[in-house]
Amino acid sequence: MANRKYIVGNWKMNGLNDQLSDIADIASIAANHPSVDAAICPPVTLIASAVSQNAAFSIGAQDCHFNEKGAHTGCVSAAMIKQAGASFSILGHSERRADQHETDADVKAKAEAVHANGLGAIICVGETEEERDAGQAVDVVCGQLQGSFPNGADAKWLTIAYEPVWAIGTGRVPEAADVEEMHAAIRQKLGELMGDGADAVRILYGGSMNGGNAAELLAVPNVDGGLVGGASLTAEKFGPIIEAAAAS
Ligand SMILES: O=C[C@H](O)COP(=O)(O)O
Repeated sequence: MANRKYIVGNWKMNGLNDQLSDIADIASIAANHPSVDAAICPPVTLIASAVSQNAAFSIGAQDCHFNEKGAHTGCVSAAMIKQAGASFSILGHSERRADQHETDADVKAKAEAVHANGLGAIICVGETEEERDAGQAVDVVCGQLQGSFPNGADAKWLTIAYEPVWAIGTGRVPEAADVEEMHAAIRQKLGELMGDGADAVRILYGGSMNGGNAAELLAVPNVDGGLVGGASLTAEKFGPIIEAAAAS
C-alpha cells in the first residue's frame, strides 16, 4: 500500500513575525486536503507562535543539538524544540553538513535525541554535483544513510529526505529516472538496515520542487512527498504542491 504523501516546507533562515500569517494561510490549505500530511519548519524563533496560532497544523524545527543541555552557545536541544511545540525536526540538511561540518555520527545522535524526546525526525541525505558526475551518487547517499541511521528506527517517527545538493535552490531538478533510481536504492538500504518496517518509512524528494514540477516528482515510485525550500514560503507557492500531493 502506498504511503500517505508528506509535504514539508523548510523555511531555512527566512521568516519574521509578520510571516506568521503565511503559515496560517498554508495551514488552511492543508486542512482542506486531509489526505496529505503537510508541515512547515519555520526558524526556531517562530515555532511557539506558529504552534499556538495553528493548533491542528504540524510545525517542525530545522535542527537541534544531540546533547540534552550544556555549554553549546547558540544551540537548542530536542527538549527545547519540543517545549516550543515542534513535533519533529529536520536533521542533517546539506546546508548544515557543509556549513556546520555536521557528520553522519552527529546526525545519528541528533535523531536518537529527538526520538528520546518523543519527536519525529527527517534525516537528509544527498550527493554533490561532483559526486554525481563521478558516478558515486548512490554510494554516497547510501553511505550517509547508513552512517546517520539511528538506533530504534521506526516509520512512526523516521522520515528520509533525498536532496541532491546541486538541485537545492538552483531551479535544476534531476531526471525522473535518476530520482527513481535513488529512491529505490534508499528503499533497499532501509530494508537492509531495518528489515520489514522499511516500506513504511517515507522518502521525500527535495531540491527545487515547486507547483509546476511537483506532480511529476510525486508520481515517481518511492517518492512519498517533498521537502520544499523556496516554494514553501507563501501559500500561493506551497498550496499547489499540497494540491498536487492530494491529487497523486
Ligand atoms: O530543505 C529544502 C531543500 O533544501 C530544498 O530547497 P529548495 O526547494 O529551495 O531547492
